[in-house]
Amino acid sequence: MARTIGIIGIGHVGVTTAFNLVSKGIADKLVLIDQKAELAEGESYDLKDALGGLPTYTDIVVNDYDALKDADVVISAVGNIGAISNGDRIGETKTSKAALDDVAPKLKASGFHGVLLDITNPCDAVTSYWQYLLDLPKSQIIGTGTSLDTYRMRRAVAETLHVNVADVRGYNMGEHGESQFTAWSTVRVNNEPIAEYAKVDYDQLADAARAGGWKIYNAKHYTSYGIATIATEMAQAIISDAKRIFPCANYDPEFGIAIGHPATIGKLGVVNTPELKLTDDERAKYVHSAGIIKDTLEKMK
Ligand SMILES: NC(=O)c1ccc[n+]([C@@H]2O[C@H](COP(=O)([O-])OP(=O)(O)OC[C@H]3O[C@@H](n4cnc5c(N)ncnc54)[C@H](O)[C@@H]3O)[C@@H](O)[C@H]2O)c1
Repeated sequence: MARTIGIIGIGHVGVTTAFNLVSKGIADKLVLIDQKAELAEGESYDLKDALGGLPTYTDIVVNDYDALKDADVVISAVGNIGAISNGDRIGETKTSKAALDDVAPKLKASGFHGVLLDITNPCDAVTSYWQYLLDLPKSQIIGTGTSLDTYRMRRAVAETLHVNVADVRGYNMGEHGESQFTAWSTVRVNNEPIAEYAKVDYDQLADAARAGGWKIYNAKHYTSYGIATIATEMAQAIISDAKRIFPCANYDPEFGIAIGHPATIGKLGVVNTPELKLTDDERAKYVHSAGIIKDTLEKMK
């Protein structure tokens, strides 16, 4: 069967993700949906122009919810990036809720039964709200969560220690927002625990990861390449049943919400969540994040 990915919300993030997916030939069929029908149509023509120079072919379909019925993955990039300008992703809560209240019934009616990957902010509360609205197992509804923050942490560590970013492992966890934290107990540099590898200023590095998005946002008023890359990696992991670990927003039964913590991702979403031995301080930060996400979710319900 054709590997099908849908993207709902073809703004900065949605279209960059679409271009990434088409360039890499990850899907046989890509369904683009936006309430601005003309925008989605225009972007589809631009993407179809690119097909002429690519070694792979993607069938691009526009504004057709029915085409999502057998989609392997639907990516939510709906939103209103202008609403975030108060310096906190929670500023988008009201507009994101309105978008989900509009989109979820249409997605349900399409018969969609694949994996929903949320990018829309505030990512953890919105992922939890998707879990509340859709009749799908919670394991099939995930968000990019702290995956992007993890990229940012790894970059900050790599630049400080003059190593390749690929040789920095470990995770940022909790809320994809101001209460996120770097779980330093998980971070390894050149395969050594960071504490043994070098002496670093942990707070400064964690702040660099947390502030990374705002640095970009303040300059161009949106972010796109980092998030589109992580969304593409996650979509590919799902579609190819890669069983790869991402620190994504996924359901934590202890708190009844989706929150950023490592999960193994495959064809049906979350396969399992590896056990982490967090320090007491890290655990307290995780619990703090969970409280913030829960409060935001309650405002959406
Ligand atoms: N999770 C992350 O790490 C991360 C990173 C970057 C951006 N984001 C989030 O991604 C979302 C998209 O960002 P952007 O810069 O592309 O925003 P944007 O404002 O450029 O685009 C959002 C698009 O969604 C569409 N939309 C809104 N409501 C809709 C509805 N009911 N049905 C169909 N389409 C609808 C809009 O028409 C618009 O084209 C935002 O919520 C943003 O905060 C998340």
